[in-house]
Amino acid sequence: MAQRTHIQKIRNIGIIAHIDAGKTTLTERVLFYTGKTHKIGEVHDGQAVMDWMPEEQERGITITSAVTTCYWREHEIHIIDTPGHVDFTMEVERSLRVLDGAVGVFCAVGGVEPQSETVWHQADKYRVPKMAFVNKMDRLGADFWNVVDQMKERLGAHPLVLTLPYGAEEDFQGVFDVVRGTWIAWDEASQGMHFEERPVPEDRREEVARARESLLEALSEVDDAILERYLGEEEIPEADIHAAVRRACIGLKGVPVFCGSALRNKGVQPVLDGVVRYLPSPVDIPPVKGEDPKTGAEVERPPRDKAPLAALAFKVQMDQGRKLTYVRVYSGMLKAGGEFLNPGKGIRERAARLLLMHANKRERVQEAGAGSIVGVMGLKETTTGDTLCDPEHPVLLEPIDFYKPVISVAIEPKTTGDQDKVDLALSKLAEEDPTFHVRLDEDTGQTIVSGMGELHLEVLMHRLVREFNAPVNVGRPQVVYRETIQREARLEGCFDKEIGGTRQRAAVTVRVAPRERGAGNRVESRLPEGALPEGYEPLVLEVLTQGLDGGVLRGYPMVDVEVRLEAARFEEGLSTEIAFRAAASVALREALEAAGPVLLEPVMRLEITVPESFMGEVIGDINARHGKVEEIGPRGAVQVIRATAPLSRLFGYSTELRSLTQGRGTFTMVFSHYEPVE
Ligand SMILES: Nc1nc2c(ncn2[C@@H]2O[C@H](COP(=O)(O)OP(=O)(O)OP(=O)(O)O)[C@@H](O)[C@H]2O)c(=O)[nH]1
Repeated sequence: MAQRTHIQKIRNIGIIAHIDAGKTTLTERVLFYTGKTHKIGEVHDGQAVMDWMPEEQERGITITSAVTTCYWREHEIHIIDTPGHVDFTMEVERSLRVLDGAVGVFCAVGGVEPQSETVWHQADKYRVPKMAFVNKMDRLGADFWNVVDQMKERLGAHPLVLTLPYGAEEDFQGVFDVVRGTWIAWDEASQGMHFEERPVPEDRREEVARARESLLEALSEVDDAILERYLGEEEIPEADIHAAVRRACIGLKGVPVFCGSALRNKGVQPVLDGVVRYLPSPVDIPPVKGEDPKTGAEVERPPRDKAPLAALAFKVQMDQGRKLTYVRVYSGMLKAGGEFLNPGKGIRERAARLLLMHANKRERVQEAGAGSIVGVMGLKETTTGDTLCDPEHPVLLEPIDFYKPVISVAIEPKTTGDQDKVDLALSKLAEEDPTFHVRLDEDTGQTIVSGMGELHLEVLMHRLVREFNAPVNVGRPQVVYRETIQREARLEGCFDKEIGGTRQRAAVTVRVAPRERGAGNRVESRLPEGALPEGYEPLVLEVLTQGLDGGVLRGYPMVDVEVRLEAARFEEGLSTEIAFRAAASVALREALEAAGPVLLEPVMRLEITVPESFMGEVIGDINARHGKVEEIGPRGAVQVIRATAPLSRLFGYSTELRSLTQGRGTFTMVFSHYEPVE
């Protein structure tokens, strides 16, 4: 593309789905029809273009979010791949932060599964406009209207049905375009690349006319302009219907619904038309907000090339040994060779190259304007969640909300002598994934890795073998605890010693207090102006901040604690930096010990789907695991149990649930909150 695409013709979208709904297959078809790949890759023969990591091909699930650019009807579409497995919820969240619209894929047989619900609600949280594609209309048991009903019931969505299936299962013959009142038939020989519009067969006309009526009715409920004309029985032109669907979709009042079979190459192009017609461009969403790093005042950055640069790094990937950082440009222009500020880290960075990532090739571009998403080579220290901005107009965008790791295991190289190789590989993986942490346990000398769940760690350990040829032995998983305090305490810590023949003395008074659960830590100074010589106060605050990394009970990180530096005694000639560091550390430790420290453990939120006949066993088992059942309700033919339980009691739960329910139970599990250990 020689010329840059106009911002109103850019779409940043994600495809969100439950595992196996057909997200990869749909994406493959999209890339094929938009002309970017020449062969359709099948997920399970190891050819899929999006799922490029061997790990994903083996498991058949999509884990990382790669960005892929394609073009449809003069629009530039960036597809941000999102994972379907809840252990990777964090990947979904960070994708949701940078996309402007989403397509939810549902299986016409399985319908709205619990995991799709989780992701859909996450998208609601970020106010992302959505469309839906009901896939697998060719499968035995496919039921389009059932899925539409489930979207209302379970997702609280207001469906706007735009294509209807013509037939189902083996007899699925394409779709009816509800707005135009036509039948779209795909040509099989061209793998669905070609299609034609035909008249609706006589025996289906009434059904299509009824669907058009229902669409107008559904639009009238959310759009006054349509309501008036609908009640006045006016003929509403196609363009006006599309405009109303677009208003409803962007205003989060309606969800355009399409159907088809990605595998059978039917129904995909109308979805692409929908992306272009109904989903927002970067100018249709509210301007990004951030804060001025100096004053803390809230600032907005408009989606315009001429405004100062504001961009968010949302993903780091190692690419042939080099760092590739995916960046969403909200405002201004990112230029190849350009220098800009990373205000969070207080450093300058330079973009060596800008790349538009297509599924099977990359295209070097010289600039990326407001609204676009690019891969950047050459950023040294920028990590996921960092802002990049114009040094003259600094802004700090809200960082991505990371989940804290809740589970850890000790690992060691399988082959002695491989330690360096393993360490290097681990540090690369940790750089890509902010929820994967690596540390050395100083007492045992073991390497401890932590992450979001058993599967998360399992996948990363497989990658060690496949990508780095660095196999490891893995210990038993352990829960990552936290510590906090239950009451307030105020204490003076003193340091008074002779070091190398010189007397060193300082005293620091610290007050600690519990904060609300989930509020995080806060360290602040209440020292009067001039209480300490220049440079000492930041030093003391740094010691206090770092001191919270390891708690006083068992060395786990402290959370939800407020620390105030209230007083400091400085004596000329005696009070060195070392003395102040030591005094601050003593003061904090003693104050925390006096403030009733407790150990906290992660509690998970479970949603378990089981046939009625297994309810008794499953609930009994949850109780045995110290879990609390919060809600039970029917969903179609099965029962859904919502519960919470400590993670420490949930290891191996998937195996247990399978054996309790003869393989028929499924569940999702996400971190809920921390609770004091009983
Ligand atoms: N019958 C039928 N099968 C389909 C259709 N689309 C996808 N499939 C099959 O469903 C399975 C899952 O498809 P994927 O595209 O891998 O699904 P996904 O949602 O990407 O799954 P994850 O990558 O695991 O999240 C594969 O075996 C596909 O061949 C369809 O339209 N009809």
